[in-house]
Amino acid sequence: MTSFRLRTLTASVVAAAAVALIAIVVADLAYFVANQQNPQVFPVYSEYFLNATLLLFVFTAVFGLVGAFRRWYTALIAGVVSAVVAALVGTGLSALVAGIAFGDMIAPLLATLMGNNLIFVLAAVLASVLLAPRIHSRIAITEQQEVLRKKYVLVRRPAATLDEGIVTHIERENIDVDLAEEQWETYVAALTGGGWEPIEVPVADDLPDSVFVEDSVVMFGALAVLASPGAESREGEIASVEESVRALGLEVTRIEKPGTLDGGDVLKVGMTVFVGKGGRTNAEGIRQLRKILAPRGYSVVAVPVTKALHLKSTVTALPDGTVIGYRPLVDDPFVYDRFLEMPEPSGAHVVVLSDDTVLVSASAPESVRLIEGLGYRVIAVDISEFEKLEGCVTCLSVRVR
Ligand SMILES: CN(C)C(=N)NCCC[C@H](N)C(=O)O
Repeated sequence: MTSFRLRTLTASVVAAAAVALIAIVVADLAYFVANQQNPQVFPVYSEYFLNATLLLFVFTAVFGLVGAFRRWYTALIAGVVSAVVAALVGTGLSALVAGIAFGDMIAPLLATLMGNNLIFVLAAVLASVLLAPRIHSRIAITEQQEVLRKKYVLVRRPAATLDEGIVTHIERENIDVDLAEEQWETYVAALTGGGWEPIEVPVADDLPDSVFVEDSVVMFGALAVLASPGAESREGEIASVEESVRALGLEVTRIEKPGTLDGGDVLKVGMTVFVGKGGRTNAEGIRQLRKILAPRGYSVVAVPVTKALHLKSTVTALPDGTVIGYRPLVDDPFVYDRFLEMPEPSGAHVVVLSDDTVLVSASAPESVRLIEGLGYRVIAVDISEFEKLEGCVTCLSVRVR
């Protein structure tokens, strides 16, 4: 079990224990007060509520594990279901043990929801809505910080069928698959050297473009948004990427059809998310992404992409937020606050390794010099075989950040 899953389990167990404890204590206290503060009610009612309390603990923990405490309304549903079922089953079990026939107990059992079990159920529901989400998110936030601190980067080894990958805007050229494999190793080593820990999504030889893992998922902190590929032949790439991000303990959501969105069309600059609308990403995909991100404080800005495959084929951003691009491929440079023109097409692509270091393609020597001149450390890698398939340095990885 990963430390993230262990933490989710801990969060759910702690939240469930708090809900169960509050329910039984409040119910006991209510009977204590109702019986002229007679302390003898404590053992009697504690025994009465024991089964229900244990069941409430288990149900609440299970709801916590499936993420019910992330939204107030799912917490409410979890609270009502757990409390009512726990109260009915718990009281019913005690009645069965006392020798009451099942048929005879149904009506009286239901009546307990408005009688003996009422305070227990109300206390459990209130604790599930008001307290459990707070406890859960306190622990979950620590989990998110941990996943971000680790600096994971997703990568996917090139498929044996790489040379069958899609080509749209350039002439098809022969691909040396062995050389591609070597270049990929060097690229991953550069990420590792830059302080990122690679997580390998299993290789998929039947999916020629799967090495371009950037297109399958977009990361917003510890939230992974699974893409909805604009190219049919790439749809099979998502399932195993989903498994990998889930294994990291990330929160996962997805863009659904008829929406399409490729990760290569998404450029984050601070809290602004530029999304390219073009051959692979449609308006519905952008609308869904906006809906996912708005509550998290991001603003999604749609920009046209008509001259290249993806938005990030045309522009990326330096660590200081300056958007860099190769002007002939950029539809409208004025949508960006600061735009800097690069002398070569592949010079428009950087992977930010840290505040002062970027990874760039070796096919853009003039751009490398230009970026170095801005005070950045530049690591250049040869990715010629991937460039023949309209790939670039960003396409080969997804940083969890
Ligand atoms: C920023 N870019 C360009 C990407 N993220 N992806 C490149 C995918 C290339 C692949 N042959 C295709 O056509 O899908």
